[in-house]
Amino acid sequence: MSQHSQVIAIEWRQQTLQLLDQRILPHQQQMIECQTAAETANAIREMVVRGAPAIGITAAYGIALDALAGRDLEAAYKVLAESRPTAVNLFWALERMAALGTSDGEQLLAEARRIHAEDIAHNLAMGQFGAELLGNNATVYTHCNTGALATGGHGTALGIIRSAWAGGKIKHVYAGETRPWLQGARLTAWELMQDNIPVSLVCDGAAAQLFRAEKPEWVIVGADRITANGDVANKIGTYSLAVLARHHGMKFMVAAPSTTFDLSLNSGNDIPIEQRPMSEVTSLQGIQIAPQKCQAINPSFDVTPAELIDAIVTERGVIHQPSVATVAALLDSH
Ligand SMILES: CSC[C@H]1O[C@H](OP(=O)(O)O)[C@H](O)[C@@H]1O
Repeated sequence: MSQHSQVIAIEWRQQTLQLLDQRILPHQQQMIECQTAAETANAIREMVVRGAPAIGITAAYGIALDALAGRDLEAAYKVLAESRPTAVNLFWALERMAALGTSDGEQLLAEARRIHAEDIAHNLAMGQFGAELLGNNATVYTHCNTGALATGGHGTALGIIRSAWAGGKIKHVYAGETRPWLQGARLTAWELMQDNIPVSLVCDGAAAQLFRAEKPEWVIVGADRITANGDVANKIGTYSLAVLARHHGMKFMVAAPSTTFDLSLNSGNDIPIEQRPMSEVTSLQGIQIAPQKCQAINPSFDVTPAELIDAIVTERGVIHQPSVATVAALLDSH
């Protein structure tokens, strides 16, 4: 059973960057072509491509686009860094590209390809580490989308689910719809059905009742930024799932490559939380659902404190009971 999903969200083709337009999945599959860093930044901001690792990989290719065309790279770094504020993978990728200290397009393209390939390898490693934490015949709950669409391939939380499925350990997956952008309903359900993994879609508001009635073994989610003490920023709704899981005696797992850690921040209080347009809440795919001029708040992420997290799975291994000490022990040991 292949562990690699066939879904390809990011592709370098004929000196251009091709992105699967995630705004119109699952009913339309259409690639968007980016020829400049500015176009790439716009694609990230508009969520043509989304997902912390995928954003970093995409930004790296955006730098290569401008380098190959001989454009000013200072402007390229700036416009990409300003595209979305929360996923630290974006800034990690840009800093890694800049650290090459060159404007040579071929060298920068080669580095972007390495970042892409390494992410897939990291996801496969995480998949194995995470799958080992699951019991046999596990029922799990996941939130947002953390699959091949959110990464270079295979996925983080969804990569663990894929690897556990390949090992015959998954009985059923519950996927939270994840309002307002519906990454769960439109992307995770689609990816899992493509892989014939049994999935049931869950309204975000139904999670509590499901936890009380079914008590899934694990909640498994991704991350956009993890601070030195193990606090985790992830898609809005993650924090409430962590509180619910603890209340119902369920275990809570975060899957993220080491590139998602930001050790310069002491706690989740310091993580910049993206505020997105009100229209994403008051309308749905262009159809107004709230009264005209209705006000709304739309924080795109929330912060789950480390004490509510049982395990953070990385490509380097598992951080059990995350804290300053256990985060440092894992990250400093490699
Ligand atoms: C594999 S990390 C994916 C991470 O990114 C998502 O946010 P967005 O869809 O807004 O980019 C969400 O927080 C996922 O957990």
